Amino acid sequence: MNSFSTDQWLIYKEFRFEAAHQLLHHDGKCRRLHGHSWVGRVYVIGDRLITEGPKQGMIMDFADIQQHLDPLIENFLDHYYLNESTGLENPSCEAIAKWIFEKLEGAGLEGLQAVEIQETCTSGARYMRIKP
Ligand SMILES: Nc1nc2c(c(=O)[nH]1)N=C([C@H](O)[C@H](O)COP(=O)(O)OP(=O)(O)OP(=O)(O)O)CN2
Ligand SMILES: [Zn+2]
Repeated sequence: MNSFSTDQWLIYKEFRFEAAHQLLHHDGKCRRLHGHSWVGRVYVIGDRLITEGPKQGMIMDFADIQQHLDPLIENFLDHYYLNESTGLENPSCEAIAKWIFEKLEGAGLEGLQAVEIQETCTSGARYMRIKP
């Protein structure tokens, strides 16, 4: 490492939920009510490792990310109709990724970098904030 570079770690925690949605503006099958086994990932960035205690060697304990996710999964995501539970008029995976990001941001999750949502085995979206 030279004086122009700095350490950086990007960690992630994966989560899963089963839920239904429909994209009412869609011109194909996604307009119909249907469900997915959704897979998500929350990405957290950090530039220093904790040096003492039980979280030594980590930028953040994966369990701390999970703690932020648990109420969202329990109260809005798992086995819900996402059009209703999230209040999103058109819950595409782009919209759901942003919705989860904003909830985690509002709950004060430090270092939050991105939220990724996979809707099927072959499709998904990642939301992140690009600072100008
Ligand atoms: N950009 C987006 N496109 C689509 C979304 C979305 O959220 N963002 N959502 C859908 C549907 O909800 C659909 O359930 C998923 O689409 P798709 O990947 O086309 O699903 P398939 O099972 O048909 O995928 P194959 O791998 O092609 O069988 C549509 N588009
Ligand atoms: Zn879908």
